Amino acid sequence: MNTPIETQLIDGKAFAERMTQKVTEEVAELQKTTGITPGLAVILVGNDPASEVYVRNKTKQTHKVGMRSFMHLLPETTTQQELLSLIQRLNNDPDIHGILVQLPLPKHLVADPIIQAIRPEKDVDGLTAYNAGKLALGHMDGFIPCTPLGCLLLLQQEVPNLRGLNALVIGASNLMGKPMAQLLLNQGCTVTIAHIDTRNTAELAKQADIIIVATGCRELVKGSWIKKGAIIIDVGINRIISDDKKIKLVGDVAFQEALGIASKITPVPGGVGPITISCLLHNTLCATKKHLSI
Ligand SMILES: Nc1nc(=O)c2c([nH]1)NC[C@@H]1CN(c3ccc(C(=O)N[C@@H](CCC(=O)O)C(=O)O)cc3)C=[N+]21
Repeated sequence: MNTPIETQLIDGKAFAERMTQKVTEEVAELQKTTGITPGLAVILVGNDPASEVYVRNKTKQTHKVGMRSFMHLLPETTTQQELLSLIQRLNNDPDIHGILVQLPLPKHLVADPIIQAIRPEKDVDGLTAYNAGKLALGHMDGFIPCTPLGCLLLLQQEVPNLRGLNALVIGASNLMGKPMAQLLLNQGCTVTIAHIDTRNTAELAKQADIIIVATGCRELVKGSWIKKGAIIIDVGINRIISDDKKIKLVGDVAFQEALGIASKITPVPGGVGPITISCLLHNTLCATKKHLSI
C-alpha cells in the first residue's frame, strides 16, 4: 500500500527560459514596429542581501530580453516621502512602463501607501487595489503578481484541466497566497488557504491534490502530510548553512521526504524562482503594449 511512486521534478528553469525567449522575440518585434523599448524600474531600499540577489537577477534578465532597466538603489535611511516622490516621478516618466518596489521594505517605511501610489497601468507586480480587485473579480486582463502567475502557468503545463481538484495554498500574503488562491479558484479548483493561525494544516494537506506553499518556514511540509500522487509547488526560499559550511537554498517542503509520495514537485532552487522573473518581464511587455493600445 505504501509502495513509493516515481516523483517527477518540474524543471522551472527550462520553463522560464522558454518564456523569456518568447518575451525576447516580442520585444524585438515591438521595437521594429513601434520604435518603443519597454522600460522597467526596480526600487530597492536598504541592503538586504537576499533582495540584492533578486534585484541583480532581475536587472540581468531585463537586459537579456532587450528591455531597459532603471535601477533605484536607495539607502536604508530613505523616508516615506522620498519614496513617494520617486514613485510619482516614475509614474509620469514615459520611458517607464513597469514599476516594482522590492519587498520587504525596511521597518520604518509603510509599504501599502507606497504600493498604492503606483499607477495601476505600471503596476507589474499586481499589488495595487485596482489589479488585486480585477483578479478577485476573475478578470484576467489586469496585472497578476509574478510568482502566483508563474505557479499557475507551471501547473497548467503539468495538469491541463485543474477543474475540481483540491488545492491547498499555505501562506496568505498579498504577494503570493491570496492571489494564488484567486487564480486557482478561477480555474475551478476547490481552494483552501492555510496560514499562520491554521490549526490543522497537516490534515488539510493530506486531502490536497495540489499543495502550493509560500511561508518562508523551511521544510514545513513533511512527507507524512502529502497525499500519494499530489503535485507540490514549493515557493519557499530559505538560506541555510549546510554540513560542508556552504550556503544552501532549501524550500518550504521537506524535499527528500516528498520523493516517492508526490507525483510531481518543483525543486528549490530551479523551480518557481526563475519563473517569477520571466513573469515580471512578461508583465512589463504587457504594460508597454497596453500603453500603446496594441
Ligand atoms: N515586489 C516584489 N516582487 C517580487 O516578485 C518579489 C519581492 N518583491 N520580494 C521578494 C520575492 C522573491 N522573489 C524571487 C525572485 C527570483 C528568485 C530566483 O531567481 N530564485 C532562484 C535562485 C536565486 C538565489 O540564488 O537566491 C531559484 O529559485 O532558482 C527568487 C525569488 C521575488 N519577489
